[in-house]
Amino acid sequence: MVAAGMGVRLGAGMPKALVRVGGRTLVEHAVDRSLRWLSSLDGAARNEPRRRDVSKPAAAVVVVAPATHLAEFRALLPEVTVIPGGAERTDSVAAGLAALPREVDIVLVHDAARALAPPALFGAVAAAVAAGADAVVPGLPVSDTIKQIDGTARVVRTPDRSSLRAVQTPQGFRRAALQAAHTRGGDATDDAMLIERAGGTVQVIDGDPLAMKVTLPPDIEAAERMLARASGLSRSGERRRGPREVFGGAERGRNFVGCRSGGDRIETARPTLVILGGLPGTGKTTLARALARRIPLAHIRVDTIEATLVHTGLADKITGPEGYAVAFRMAGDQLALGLSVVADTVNPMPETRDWWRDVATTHHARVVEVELHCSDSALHERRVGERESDIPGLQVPTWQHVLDREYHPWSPDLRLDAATSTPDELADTVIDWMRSHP
Ligand SMILES: Nc1ccn([C@@H]2O[C@H](COP(=O)(O)OP(=O)(O)OP(=O)(O)O)[C@@H](O)[C@H]2O)c(=O)n1
Ligand SMILES: C[C@](O)(CO)[C@H](O)COP(=O)(O)O
Repeated sequence: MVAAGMGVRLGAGMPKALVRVGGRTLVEHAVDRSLRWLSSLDGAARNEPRRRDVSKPAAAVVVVAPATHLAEFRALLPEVTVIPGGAERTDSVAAGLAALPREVDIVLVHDAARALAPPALFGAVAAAVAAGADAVVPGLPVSDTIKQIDGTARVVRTPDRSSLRAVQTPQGFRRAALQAAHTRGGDATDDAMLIERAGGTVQVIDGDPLAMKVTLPPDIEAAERMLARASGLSRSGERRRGPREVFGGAERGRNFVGCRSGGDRIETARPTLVILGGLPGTGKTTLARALARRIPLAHIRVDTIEATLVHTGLADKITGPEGYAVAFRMAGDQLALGLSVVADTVNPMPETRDWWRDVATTHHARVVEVELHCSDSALHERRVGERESDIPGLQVPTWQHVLDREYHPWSPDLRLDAATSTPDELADTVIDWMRSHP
């Protein structure tokens, strides 16, 4: 998946693959669709090369990203390999080829810029290569009359339109043929050209309008519209149901994503609500921040809300769930935008846990409940004692306060021990859980 271009023509001031459509970056859309295709092959979406076995082919997704933004891409795409690209698209493809596992013998080269290319298109291209072609490209008939011109812009030829195809990606190849063509090298705007130049045969199959390339600013709007249509959304708000689809908020007309005058609602990818609870001093905020460094998450911290209410004089002291009530609304706003959230609260009672789950249900978000505890009470006490207020107005609790706090046992998805793992290790555990519970 080549994603190392800078998107000069789009002019977004960032690499094009990081531009968002429907709340997600282009590269996330593209990777998601490729993984969905792989998982449809044999239920194996994991990015693990397999041993040679006719029924279970080796499979891996390699994303080629700008060398300047590797950390950002890696944080967005924890489930695939991310490597640095080169100056030209062909350099990036060559880098990707070199990084593929040895067992892989059919290669699909895909532009992250064609982010909405559907999983079925990957399947059709791969099947045509598996059926014997050296190279396969998806293409659509052209609707304009195309002129070939000379250096003075004079028309030298008008090719028969019915024989023309505008080609897309993913383009599929026998690995050996593609590698040989790249070794010969030369300028090319797509990889099939390298095969043609080497005398190989390139087969065109039907392309898909969804595989349009985001190149210029209006293409973003077109992609937004296509995404909404492909998700089966209609003006009436009806939608085709799918496991990864989510539909705005619960309060009609208020929280839906991208509400327009005509009532259109734009679908976003299914967000996740990480409900992170535990007694004060167990390191919830540190873990929330470690998570947010790895994957895109809004961090909603009840301490910030409660301390601010007191600090600004809006409340004398916090006696009830007022901070939680604000946090639920804020989390709901993020989830409605398709953004994932880590809710950082003590979350002590069955009621608060139910309310958090309700927020997720309302916004059709995936939930992971995580409880952080500290099995070493001396260490816990020391951490509570050393804790300093990092929010204006925040009164850090004493150890006695922690011991006296009402806190009911619960059965979260993950119970993590802050005494035995670092925050980064804990964050990895949460991400692993999320990966294995798509
Ligand atoms: N050195 C490059 C140049 C392009 N690409 C990738 O090739 C695909 C098609 O390229 P294009 O649409 O031209 O993207 P950009 O090069 O980013 O666009 P521009 O030419 O406007 O800068 C994109 O997914 C792009 O990220 C790449 O991996 N490495
Ligand atoms: C590979 C490609 O998408 C096929 O149409 C196209 O040639 C890429 O061109 P770009 O100028 O690098 O966007």
